[in-house]
Amino acid sequence: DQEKKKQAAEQSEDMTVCRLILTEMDKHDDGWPFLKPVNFKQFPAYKKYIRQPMDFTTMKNKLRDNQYKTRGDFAADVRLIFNNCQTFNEDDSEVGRAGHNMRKFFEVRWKQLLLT
Ligand SMILES: Cc1ncccc1N[C@@H](C)c1cnc2ccsc2c1
Repeated sequence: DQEKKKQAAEQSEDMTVCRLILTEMDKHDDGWPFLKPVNFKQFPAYKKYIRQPMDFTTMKNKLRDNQYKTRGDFAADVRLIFNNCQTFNEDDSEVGRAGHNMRKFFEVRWKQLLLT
């Protein structure tokens, strides 16, 4: 019915915003540590300490497979990436700093896009 159609339209508009911000983070100079899943052979301790790994490619696939029902679900995975980064990396390290920069970029952009 009319209400269902309206909700469906809003939902797909939300996902457009999510796709846009993910593309921007993918291209960001400081996004390099988060592009692909962390390689457990390269970082053996990672699997032990980080219960729920997440990265931009995994998120792109989840978006493609319609696995995010709300923009809140999408934001939760982005924040998971940067929380994992803070758990595993020193603030005063290249990856640690990139994580802080990317989290800031996301939160500012997220507010801008949701206010328009
Ligand atoms: C986000 C993150 N957290 C913890 C460990 C790794 C990573 N990222 C990988 C890509 C990474 C991060 N830094 C380096 C430095 C040489 S290879 C490589 C790979």
